[in-house]
Amino acid sequence: MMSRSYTNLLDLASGNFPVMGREKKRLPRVMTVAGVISELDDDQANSVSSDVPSSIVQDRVIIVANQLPVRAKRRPDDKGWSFSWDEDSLMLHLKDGLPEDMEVIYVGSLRVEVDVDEQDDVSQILLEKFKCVPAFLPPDIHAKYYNGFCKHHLWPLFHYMLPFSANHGGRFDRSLWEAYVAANKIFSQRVIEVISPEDDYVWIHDYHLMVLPSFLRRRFIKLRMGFFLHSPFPSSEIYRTLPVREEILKALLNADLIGFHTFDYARHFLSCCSRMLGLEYKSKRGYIGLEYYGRTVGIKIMPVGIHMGQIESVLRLADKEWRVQELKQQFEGKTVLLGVDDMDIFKGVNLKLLAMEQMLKLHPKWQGRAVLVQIANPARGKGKDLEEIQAEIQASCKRINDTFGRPGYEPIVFIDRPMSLSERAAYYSIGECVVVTAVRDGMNLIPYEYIVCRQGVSESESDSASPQLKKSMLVVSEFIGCSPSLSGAIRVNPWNVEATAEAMNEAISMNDAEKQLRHEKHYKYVSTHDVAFWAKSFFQDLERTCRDHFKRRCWGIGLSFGFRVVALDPNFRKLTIDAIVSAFSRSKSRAILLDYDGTMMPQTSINRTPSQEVIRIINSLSGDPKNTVFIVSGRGRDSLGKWFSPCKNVGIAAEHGYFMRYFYLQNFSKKVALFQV
Ligand SMILES: O=P(O)(O)OC[C@H]1O[C@H](O[C@H]2O[C@H](CO)[C@@H](O)[C@H](O)[C@H]2O)[C@H](O)[C@@H](O)[C@@H]1O
Repeated sequence: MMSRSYTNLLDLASGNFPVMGREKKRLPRVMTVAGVISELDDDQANSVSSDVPSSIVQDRVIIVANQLPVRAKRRPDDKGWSFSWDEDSLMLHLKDGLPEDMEVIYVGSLRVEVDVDEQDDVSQILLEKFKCVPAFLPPDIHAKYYNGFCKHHLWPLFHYMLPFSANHGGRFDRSLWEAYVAANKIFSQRVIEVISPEDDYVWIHDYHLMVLPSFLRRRFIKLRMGFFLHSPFPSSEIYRTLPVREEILKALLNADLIGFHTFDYARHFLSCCSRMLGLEYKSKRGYIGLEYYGRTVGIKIMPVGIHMGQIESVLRLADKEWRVQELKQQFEGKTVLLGVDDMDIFKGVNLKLLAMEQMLKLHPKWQGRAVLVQIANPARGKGKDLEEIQAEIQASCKRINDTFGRPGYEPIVFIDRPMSLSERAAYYSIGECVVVTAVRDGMNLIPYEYIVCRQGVSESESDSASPQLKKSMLVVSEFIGCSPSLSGAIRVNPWNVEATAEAMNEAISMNDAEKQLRHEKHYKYVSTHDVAFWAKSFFQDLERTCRDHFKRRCWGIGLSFGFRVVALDPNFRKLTIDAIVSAFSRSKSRAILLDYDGTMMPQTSINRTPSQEVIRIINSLSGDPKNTVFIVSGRGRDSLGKWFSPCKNVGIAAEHGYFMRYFYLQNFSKKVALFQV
């Protein structure tokens, strides 16, 4: 029996979910030009074939992310909200890489909860002043979608944590998945309100919105749509434990281009598509494409970068705003190692503390001289495992400071509060080395930020007493996305505490000339591969992948997450019923090959036995001496033989032709020899 919640989910995925919250009328920027609707079957109702050229209106991109790049604050008088751009948002930064005349619209949620009766006004202001379209998720859906499915299922799994016990990660909970689907649908509704499908590109971001491509594709078959995953994509051995593994893969494949930070993440994704969906990929002149029902879904590998302009403008102010000199005094005579991490279970903060402890033990010369300043941004998730890690971190800090501390010296300085970029820049200026020991991280831009801050900007150089500041050192985990691009960093396996301790010692003991060389190399890379470079490269590939979209003949088929677009060569013509009937009547001898699932039985049917009506039709077809009728299926010979025992003149090719039976009284025989070369 299909559970109630499951049928609702099918409803959701097929676009029939009751609207939660207000439904507004769609406000397209230009009228959508109607395509030519081919004669359609019911399940092809979305098929639009259009040879209409793109409209003269300039291109526009709709960036969809879990969070809008705006900050919202309640006014002090409690009358409404005030909004400002979130200058730290990657979604805002990526604009720099898009074509100059391209209009950008954002769709996403706000970090604050807005009362239902304020939502219209808030939407209006955000659209007019920020070109932002807020997706308001009802609180219960938001909690289950974000804290539930995103943070308790996908986030741990994508960082290689399996839910072995209810407290760690969390066992799969279908209601959380349903909320995830419902939330993605709400995002899709906001996109649909503003989209002009023939002019707009849609660029979807991150693991929060992995099923959104399906909702949009169902609605707009030819929409030009890209997706970028900011988190890691795990090995197929991890991913395949996810009960909704196929749904998510199929939903992503409704995008035109799927992007990853590293080659490994893309490789894992391709293995999943091959192992779970049987899809092949091709690599041609540097482009990777997955063949999917006549469409080629592009795979893009390009790590994100930082926003040079933002960091440089902060650097011009850093000396004034944040008392770099004071910090210098505070840590005078000390060698500062620096850590900057979100408080998250995968950041390996405790492993870093253990490595520091080990370094002080193994290299006592650093006792009284080396300090690890660990900055921890507030946690974004919740849960027992996070509480455990926090307790461990606290205990380690205390133990290390009790053991090695002395008056005027604390080896660990733990700063547990959010820190602005300008304050971080002040810390970078005193940090001899940045240490990242995350056990998994999609990318991690802290090393990049550190390198650019250490380079400084020309104005501050003239103020600076010592131009030797242009050196930096990095100890980075080999399990994070930025690791392959930092060839001058000392790479460590953070689980190996002793090796990390040695790497930290090596980093701070290295001579200045070597540090400068490594810094120079890193700076060259980081400053040229910034966020604009990344966005430009992704967008160019998206344009290229979608170039012939409007020339192709496409049909949307399949239900729920099985929905996909079948793209055919422009010369392909669907046979009309009249043409089939006339050819049928004229022919003297006919071979009729019938598939089973999806032809004789609906694909989603729980009852697999053919109905009496099917049997009657087959018998009537095979009763005509001009017809040779075969059922061709991947199903086993036993079930097919049993189900079609009332059909005397029907042949069966079972298990994809491995077993053949010519008519009822004959036994099945193997056909292996036919395929042997
Ligand atoms: O905590 P969330 O709201 O679910 O967001 C997840 C994280 O998103 C951002 O990090 C991710 O993207 C970065 C840029 O591509 C990448 O460097 C990082 O490795 C990814 O995890 C955000 O910076 C984090 O604070 C969020 O936790």
